[in-house]
Amino acid sequence: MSDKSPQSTLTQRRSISRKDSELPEKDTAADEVIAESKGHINVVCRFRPFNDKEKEYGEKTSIEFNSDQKSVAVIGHDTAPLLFCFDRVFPSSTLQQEVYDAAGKPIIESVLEGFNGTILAYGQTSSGKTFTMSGPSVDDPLYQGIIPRMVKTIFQNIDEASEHLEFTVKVGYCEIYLEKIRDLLDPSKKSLKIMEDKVKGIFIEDLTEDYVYQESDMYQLMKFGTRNREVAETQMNEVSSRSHAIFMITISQSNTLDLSAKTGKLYLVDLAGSEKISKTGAEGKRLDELKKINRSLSTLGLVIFSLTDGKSTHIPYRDSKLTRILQDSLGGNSKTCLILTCSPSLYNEQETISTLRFGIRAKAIKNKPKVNKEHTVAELKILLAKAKEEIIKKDSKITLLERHIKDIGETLPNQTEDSEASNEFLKSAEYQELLQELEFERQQYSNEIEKSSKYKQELNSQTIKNQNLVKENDILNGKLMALVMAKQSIEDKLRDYEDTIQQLRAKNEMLENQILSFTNCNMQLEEKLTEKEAEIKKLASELLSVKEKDEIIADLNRRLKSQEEQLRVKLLTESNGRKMKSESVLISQKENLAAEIEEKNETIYKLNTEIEDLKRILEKTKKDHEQAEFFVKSKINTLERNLELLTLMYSNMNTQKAMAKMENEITEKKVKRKTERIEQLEKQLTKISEQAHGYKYKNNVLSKELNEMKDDLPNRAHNKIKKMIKGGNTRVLGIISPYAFQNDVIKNS
Ligand SMILES: Nc1ncnc2c1ncn2[C@@H]1O[C@H](COP(=O)(O)OP(=O)(O)OP(=O)(O)O)[C@@H](O)[C@H]1O
Repeated sequence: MSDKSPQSTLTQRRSISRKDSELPEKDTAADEVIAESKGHINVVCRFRPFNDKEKEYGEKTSIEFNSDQKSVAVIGHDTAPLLFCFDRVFPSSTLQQEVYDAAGKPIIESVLEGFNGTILAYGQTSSGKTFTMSGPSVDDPLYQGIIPRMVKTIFQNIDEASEHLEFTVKVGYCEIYLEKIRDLLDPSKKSLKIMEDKVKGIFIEDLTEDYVYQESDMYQLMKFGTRNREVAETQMNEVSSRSHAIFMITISQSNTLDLSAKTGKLYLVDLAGSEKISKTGAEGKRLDELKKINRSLSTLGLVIFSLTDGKSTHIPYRDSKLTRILQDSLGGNSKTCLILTCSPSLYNEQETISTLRFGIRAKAIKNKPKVNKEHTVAELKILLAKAKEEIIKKDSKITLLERHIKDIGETLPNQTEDSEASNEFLKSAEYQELLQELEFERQQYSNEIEKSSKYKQELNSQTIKNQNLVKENDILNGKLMALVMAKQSIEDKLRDYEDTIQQLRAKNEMLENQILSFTNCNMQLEEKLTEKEAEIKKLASELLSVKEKDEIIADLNRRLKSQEEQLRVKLLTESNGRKMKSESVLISQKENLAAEIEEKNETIYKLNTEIEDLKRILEKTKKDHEQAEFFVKSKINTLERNLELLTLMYSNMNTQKAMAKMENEITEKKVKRKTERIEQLEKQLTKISEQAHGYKYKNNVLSKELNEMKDDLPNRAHNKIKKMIKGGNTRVLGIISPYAFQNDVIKNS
């Protein structure tokens, strides 16, 4: 592949004849450049560099470029060489900027003048259509494609435009996938319809169109829409577009001085790649896609053929969605540029030839572009006023001339000539057109008046509703205040209850502690009581032993007495016999016995005193015991009383606590109910406020619209909320998105 000078061109090397070239007869001259003014489609051709696969194939090519930058030859090995001439041919090394300057810039400049414009990228898959139209990245200034560069130009031009020009810029983005139109800015819209009307021409019904006022908005929309595009990996391209993508920009401008308005519509079309089924090996869904793509592309070819063969009376625009949308771009009201994208590789030679042939056909299409200028009512009024002024001037001139003719004694020419002339004027197409236009405007004006009276009525009813809502709002506000206060007092009460509960809890704790200490005390007393009881038991047993001793003493006494008796008896008996003899023994025995008795008596006395002592001790112990018992009993009684009291207090407290808890629960429930009610009322209030805002806004919009309608009827055509972007580098916020308004309402409310 090489760029050559005209001298060394293909005609010399391979003697390419006109016959060899693929140009239709009337356009075969190599130097023929299709003049844009003639309305022909501008056709340019771009070759991309070899890709990795093609490099593997050995970078073989059959393409030769001419240095005139307008022709390219395919030097076939088996066939005769073919020469193709276009408005411009871009070799592989061409920068994005150069493509834009030649193919994109003239179109966008025309759109800014009020023409419709179209750029179509056509070529086999992976030939560089998306690269050319969008570029690998919209943000990369070096590799940006045509669309982002056009966006930049639009806003630059608006900045540089005079201050009396006001612009609005609208963007839509859709794709045609499997013969269905899908909205790429609102993917939920999957099958849109194509409509046609006298004013709008051909358009896609219900397609999302967003107003934008700076480049970044447009880039964001591009990125958002591109993410929603149907792409797939093919054998030729890792990210192949399986749909035709159409990016639409509508630029409207109005002149605040002469009140004129014009609108330019731009279609930027990245077609799906044409592919040979045999080369792709596609199956299933991919095969369906391919068939549909090829069918719509062949309909495009057919439309182009019918437009250029000079014989066809019917152009099959309606045979595919693509050709229907592009009806104006192909043979209609549009300045159109077709960009053919090609691979330089010998491997793709057949596809390249077919693409170039397609371009040659398309070159012959003739369009009828015109500025889409709208006559505003004000403009027509100015024209009418000017015409009336002219008539008055002419009338006074006629009167003067008539008077002069009369003065010089001449007769006045026959009036019929004049009236014939005026009749002729009245019959003239210009006058009829003006009349039609006036009639159309009058019709629109009366429609608008009708609409405006409807709006007025709506406005009035909305104002009344609004007032009612404001009143309702006030009442609700009052109720809300009362509820807030009630809530406050309930909360105060609740706090009091909580304090009381807290106090009761503290008291309860104290009483529980007291009960605990009393219980301890009680236990100690019980222990003491047990000890005392043990002591008493001991004393009682001791007392029992004293009694036993008494019995022993008594027994001893008894035995002593019986012994005395026995002794006396013995003594008496022995006195008779041995009275003398034993008198001394008896005396000693008596003395011994007396001593023994004395001793015994002493012991008895001792025992008796001991018994007495023991009795006293016992008595004392008994008394002590009784006292202790009494003390313990009274203590137990007191404790029992205390315990009873405490139990009573405790149960009272528990009841109080339960009651407080119940009351608390009731209060909490009440508070909850109140809070819910408050929330409900607050929600209602918010809703009412939102409604009030909405009504207020609607009110404002309606009043504004009413005023605008009166002053500027044609500008009412747009159905979205918008703000003009002023020319002259003074543009401010352009368009308020309806979503932004909603957000504002939400925020304000
Ligand atoms: N002029 C170029 N310079 C450098 N790389 C290019 C050029 N044209 C295309 N490419 C590269 O070739 C590959 C295919 O390009 P692209 O996706 O634009 O093709 P396509 O025609 O849109 O394909 P399809 O029809 O399958 O969507 C991409 O990787 C792209 O970066």
